[in-house]
Amino acid sequence: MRFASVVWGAAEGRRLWLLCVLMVATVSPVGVLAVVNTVISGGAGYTVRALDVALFLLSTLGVVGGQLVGARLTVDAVETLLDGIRMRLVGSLRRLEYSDFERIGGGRIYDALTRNTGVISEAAMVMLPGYAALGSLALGGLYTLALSPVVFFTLAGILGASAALYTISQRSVRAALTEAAGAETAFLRLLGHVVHGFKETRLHRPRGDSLEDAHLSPASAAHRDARARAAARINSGISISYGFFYVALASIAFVLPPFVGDQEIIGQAIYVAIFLLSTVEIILRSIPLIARAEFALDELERAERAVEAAAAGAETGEVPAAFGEIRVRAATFTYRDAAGAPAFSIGPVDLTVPAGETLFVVGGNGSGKSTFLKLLCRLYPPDSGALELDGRPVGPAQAAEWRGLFSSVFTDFHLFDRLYGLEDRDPAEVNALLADLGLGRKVRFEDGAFSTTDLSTGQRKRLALAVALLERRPILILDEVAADQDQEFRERLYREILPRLKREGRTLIVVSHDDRYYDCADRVIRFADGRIVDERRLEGARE
Ligand SMILES: Nc1ncnc2c1ncn2[C@@H]1O[C@H](COP(=O)(O)OP(=O)(O)OP(=O)(O)O)[C@@H](O)[C@H]1O
Repeated sequence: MRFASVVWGAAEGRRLWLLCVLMVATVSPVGVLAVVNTVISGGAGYTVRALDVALFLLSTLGVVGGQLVGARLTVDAVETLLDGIRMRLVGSLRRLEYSDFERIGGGRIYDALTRNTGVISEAAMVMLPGYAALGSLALGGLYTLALSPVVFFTLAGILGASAALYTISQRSVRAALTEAAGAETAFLRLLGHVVHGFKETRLHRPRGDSLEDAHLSPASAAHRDARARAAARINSGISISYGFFYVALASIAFVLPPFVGDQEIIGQAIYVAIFLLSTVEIILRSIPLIARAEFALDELERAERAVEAAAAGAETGEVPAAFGEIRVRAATFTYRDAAGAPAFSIGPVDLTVPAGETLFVVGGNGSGKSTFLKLLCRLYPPDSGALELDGRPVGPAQAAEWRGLFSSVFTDFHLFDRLYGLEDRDPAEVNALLADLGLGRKVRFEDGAFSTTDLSTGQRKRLALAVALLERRPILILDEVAADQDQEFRERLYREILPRLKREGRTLIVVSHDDRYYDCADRVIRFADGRIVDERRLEGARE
């Protein structure tokens, strides 16, 4: 019923149509039944009337039309519902703090969307025929009552017992579906290793064999068994109901004749029972799909709730055209594991960066440089302490304004194929910048998109740098951008490009392991164990 009420909710504006089609789809099969039974009961001498033919044709039209229009209406309603869920999820997702996004897991949201929407769409096709069949079953029951109360009460008793047993058998279905979903997630995680670790397994056969034989194969088998168990539980209910139906047929044919006393009525009752069997079959076939869809709806709603609960309110705020200084005051941030236990911590960090400064951030692997930069641009909100813009504390309400100061190329940057949000950039300017960064012969900017993003690691970083520069924001964060560059470009980056950006007034915050270029900075701060342990002022960037 939950799926039906959700679809009903989504069918706003078309509910009257839905009701009309449901009525037509419910009544029409009973119309066919009535006409055929009239002809049967007329015996050998019965002359088929024009009214019989007209009623039969009308009812058939109702059955076929009800199916077609009903499916269209429910599919439209369900797809509108899914569109709403998808866009709400994306909207909430975009309001998450980055730390919450990492905690919830982008992969989980992606999985929830891709896995469940298909199941829900599939159920939309069978929902209206299922409910119409339920209505036809009830009308068929009334028809039986008119035919013979004895047959009616026998059928009602047997079908009632069948429905009760079916309900009991389906109680464990939800648990089986949950188990199957868990097994699927475990399998998909391992499949991710096969896909993303293709090079590594192709080069190192024992690794691939171990992954396949010791992990993937058992996970696939567990997935297979869990799905088979869920299907078996669903099917056991269907089989029980079929069994009961044949008991009903046998009762009418072999047990009831002495009680009814009219073999003609028994013949009609058998025909009615076979008709009812066809409606029960439609109901039984639609129930598992609707049960799966309700389960999928629950999963989607859980994902939506998790994201919505963590999502911040809508952020507004104008990006300031200029600023004097940004300050980090006694700020701390701690990564937490899935159970909420603290892992690596940053801070307390105190740092003031005046506009126009070139600041190098250095330190060993895992010392916290990247984490600090994410804290600095407030991708991670500080657990304690504060961020200040020209002496003004930056709270959640000013977060968008603060983040609007920064462009970045992080080590785990994502390369977009288009200049999303920068559609007004002059293509000539973009292509000139690509040429300046040594990408002129490899990538063209045409029709608002880059001609390719299939690039080497160093080239991908240069393209990410180009996009960051096109954002024209006052502060540029570069996290080991020089790391994968050839010596010639590295030299240009430190000696020519960074100084040029500084002259243009940009504030540059650069993570670097290139100690021979530290003299390009105004100041170098060193991180160890999440804290600033050393600070050196230099004479500033030179060309
Ligand atoms: N998303 C995360 N969740 C939990 N812990 C993390 C996460 N990202 C980084 N860490 C941990 O935080 C610590 C600091 O990592 P960070 O990336 O800031 O170091 P880094 O100084 O930039 O290192 P590198 O020079 O190797 O890039 C590491 O111990 C790392 O394991």
